[in-house]
Amino acid sequence: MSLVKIYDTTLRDGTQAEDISFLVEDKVRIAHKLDEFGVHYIEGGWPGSNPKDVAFFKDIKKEKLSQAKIAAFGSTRRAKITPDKDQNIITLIQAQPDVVTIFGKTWDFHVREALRISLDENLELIFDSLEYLKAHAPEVFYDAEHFFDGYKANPEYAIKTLKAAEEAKVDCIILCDTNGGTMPFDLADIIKDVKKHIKTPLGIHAHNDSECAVANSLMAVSLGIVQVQGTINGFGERCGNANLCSIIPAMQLKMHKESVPGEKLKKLRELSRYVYELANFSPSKHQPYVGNSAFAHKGGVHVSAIQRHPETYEHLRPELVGNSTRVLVSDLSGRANILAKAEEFQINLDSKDPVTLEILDNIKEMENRGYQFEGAEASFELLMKRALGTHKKFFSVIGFRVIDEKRHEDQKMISEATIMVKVGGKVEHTAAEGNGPVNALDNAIRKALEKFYPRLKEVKLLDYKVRVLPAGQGTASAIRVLIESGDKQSRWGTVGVSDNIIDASYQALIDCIEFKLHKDEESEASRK
Ligand SMILES: CC(=O)SCCNC(=O)CCNC(=O)[C@H](O)C(C)(C)COP(=O)(O)OP(=O)(O)OC[C@H]1O[C@@H](n2cnc3c(N)ncnc32)[C@H](O)[C@@H]1OP(=O)(O)O
Ligand SMILES: CC(=O)C(=O)O
Repeated sequence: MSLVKIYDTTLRDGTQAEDISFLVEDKVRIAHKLDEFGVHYIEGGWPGSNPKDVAFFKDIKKEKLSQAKIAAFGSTRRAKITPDKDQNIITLIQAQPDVVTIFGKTWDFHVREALRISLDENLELIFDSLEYLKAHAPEVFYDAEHFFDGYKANPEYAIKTLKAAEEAKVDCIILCDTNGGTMPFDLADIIKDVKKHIKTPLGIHAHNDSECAVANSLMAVSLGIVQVQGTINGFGERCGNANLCSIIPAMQLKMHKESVPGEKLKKLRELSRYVYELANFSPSKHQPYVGNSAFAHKGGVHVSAIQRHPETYEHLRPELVGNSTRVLVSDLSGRANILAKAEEFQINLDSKDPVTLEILDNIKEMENRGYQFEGAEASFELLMKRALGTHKKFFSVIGFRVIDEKRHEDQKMISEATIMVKVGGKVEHTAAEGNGPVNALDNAIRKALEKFYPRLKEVKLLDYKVRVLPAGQGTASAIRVLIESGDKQSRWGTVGVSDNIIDASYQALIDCIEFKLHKDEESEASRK
């Protein structure tokens, strides 16, 4: 296997994405995670840009990384001054990184319009900035900004800019598809030509504006490029950068190119989620390789086939990238989905058992009314238990009332709920307030039941989604409420549907509590 080095720019180009800003401490934590994963280079930021990036380079010096090199980013010098007087270049050296990477212009249009200098002067900027940095930094990379657009406009000049970098003896020249508009077939032709003129090792840095960043990076790798730049989860300016969470497994598992150590690939999903968490973003469900849906099967035909052989509908084993197969239950299910789910919940079912068909019919009928079990596996498990007669009634709700009130036009709305429950022979009547009617109802249900089941205090409501479903002819719209809850051990989803939002929320809340009580009782029984 030949080695392709991974240059991660999540902490620099990733932060150029709308809504992403990492604290210095977060940047240091992500750097550790990338280092553990086996990334070769971590671009920490642009020290000439802001004090936070200066602080990162200071702080990371105190940390012990196992193998990754830290890179600082900047640009070629300004026109009319020498590199030793250029503040941006001075700060790059002062940051004392293992690698300095600077970008320069390769597109004649940019030289004229953005820098407003002559084409020859730009060649001087590139050469003497890099030559100076080579004398002051252990390793120097050159990002040829807009290389593919520059080549398309003026190939001779674009190659001249690379030659200026080569003469300065840089360690790697990275061809950048900065505007992200290059197609993989054009990129391949251009790289083949570059290789005729340039002997310095080449890298690729692709943006995703035409959804080709991963394809372009892989194409470049297939043509012998030795460094791939990208970000975790594809974060980056505009539509993002090349997504390393797709590039790394594709290179290792499909192209047999080594990048990070093979055993680290199993940590890919964990790395992806870690970066989402620190970026304060919800993970993308449908992200290839690492997303929750990447190996989730919904169609009955698919589920039946993967149970016979997973490769029928999976392009690789999900465990290789730290993910797992999931079976979804919906109105597109067949018996195979129900049986797979039953197995997951350790419930014994047989495909010939009439209960299997009863559950299947029930689901299809309920989905027709607006229920959705894909995100509500806890409600589905309770449904199976009810059909099998293994459902335990821990409590019953005698009734509840929710009041929304505005006592004065200047005052905030007040929500209050009262509920009457029966546990064993005891009736409990409680009231609670909340910052909305559903919150008040949730508080009242728990307050009433916590007395009997203290472990309900551990349950947290993590997410609440309401969807108004399209009305049928002559009927009112139905409302679907999906609730995600969790305790210290796990998270679970429940669903409720009604033409009344409080009733839909009530159903989902009751399922949430019932699921927790079943779960705790079962885990206690298995410990005994
Ligand atoms: C393709 C990329 O992703 S490159 C990275 C882009 N990232 C960023 O821009 C984030 C960090 N940037 C910053 O903090 C600021 O833009 C700074 C500190 C770098 C510069 O700020 P300012 O001095 O106020 O300049 P401003 O941002 O308005 O304009 C950019 C300047 O850089 C110059 N410039 C742009 N590219 C280059 C280059 N390759 N070499 C030299 N100068 C360059 C422009 O000509 C312009 O200078 P001028 O206004 O003196 O003509
Ligand atoms: C260098 C860089 O970030 C780009 O060209 O996109």
